Amino acid sequence: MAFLKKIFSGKTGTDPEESNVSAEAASMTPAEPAVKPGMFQRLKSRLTRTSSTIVDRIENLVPGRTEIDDEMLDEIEEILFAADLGVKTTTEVMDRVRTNLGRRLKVPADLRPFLRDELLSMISVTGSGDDTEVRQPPEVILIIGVNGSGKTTTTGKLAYNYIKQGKKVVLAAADTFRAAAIEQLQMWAERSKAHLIKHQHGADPSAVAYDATKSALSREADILIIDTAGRLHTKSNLMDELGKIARVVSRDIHGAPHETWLVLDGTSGQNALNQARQFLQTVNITGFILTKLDSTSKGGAIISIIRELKVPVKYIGIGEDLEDLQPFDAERFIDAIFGENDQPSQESKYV
Ligand SMILES: Nc1nc2c(ncn2[C@@H]2O[C@H](COP(=O)(O)OP(=O)(O)OP(=O)(O)O)[C@@H](O)[C@H]2O)c(=O)[nH]1
Repeated sequence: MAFLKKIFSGKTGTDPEESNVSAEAASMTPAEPAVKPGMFQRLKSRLTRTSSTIVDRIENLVPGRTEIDDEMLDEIEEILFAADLGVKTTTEVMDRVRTNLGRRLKVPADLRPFLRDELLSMISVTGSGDDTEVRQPPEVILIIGVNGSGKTTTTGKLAYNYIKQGKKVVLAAADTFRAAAIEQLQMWAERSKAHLIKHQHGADPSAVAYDATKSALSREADILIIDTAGRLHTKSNLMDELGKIARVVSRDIHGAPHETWLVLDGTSGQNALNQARQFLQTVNITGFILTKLDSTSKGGAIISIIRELKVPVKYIGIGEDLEDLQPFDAERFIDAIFGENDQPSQESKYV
């Protein structure tokens, strides 16, 4: 507990919710493989910053030390905190570590496999990944989040993912607020070969949603994805706008929007958790998408998000290319961070 205690007493000068302990790790550049890797290798290579922050630092504790003493416990706590697991989840992991001292944890070398298993068990509790219920098409997915979290990019990548699965996709450019958002989505639609419905900049987003609904029905699309303007949960007019979009689509498509996915910027670490918590108070969110995990050492935040909010993480963004959105799979995620297997045990959707 000493590390967290120091933080709370202000000795490190660090705000626990906005930790920047990992700044040195954040400056590392992930290795770009020379050949296009399989999906798992791609995931692994993109999570190197988080992996360095947790696994490399744990490994560095081991040489020349024969026991897990109090000093080492403090160091472990600091490592977890630097990866942005947050106070609550870090404390919970540390409790598990202490409980297992002398049992599963006899020597420092036991730490890495122990932490791998414990972190995995903490995020395996909720159903996650691409487990969307099968419904009568078109399925309507509303994409929401704060400015710059990656909504438009994610919408484009999602379209690509679904089209690759043989689905017919319509995109609605309902972010009519940001000048470049429509053009940006148009570019993604062209790249992914999705059909785009757009109006002029400044148009009523629910009018775009209305036209997109009609288009999805007449084209017999499987999926309609609606990209919305960045908003804070505190901006009531923007929240009303979301409600209006939802009412418009539900008039013609029963139960729509079937999914409302909150896009969270993974580089904001624990702030993403706080943001998600606040959105959950006003919107019925059915899943999270965590973006930019390739450019952060704070990937541990995903563990506390799943642990504390009990809403599934549907996808993770690991880069800016079409293929850089992967269904979230707890085991693959932990394997990629801990580098346990060069090839994961079940190869279904990741290789
Ligand atoms: N490295 C990386 N960058 C990403 C990822 N996802 C999105 N980005 C980048 O993040 C920036 C913001 O993405 P947008 O998709 O424009 O974000 P937005 O939420 O639509 O933004 P607003 O419309 O302003 O609210 C862009 O430069 C994207 O290329 C990711 O997974 N990895």
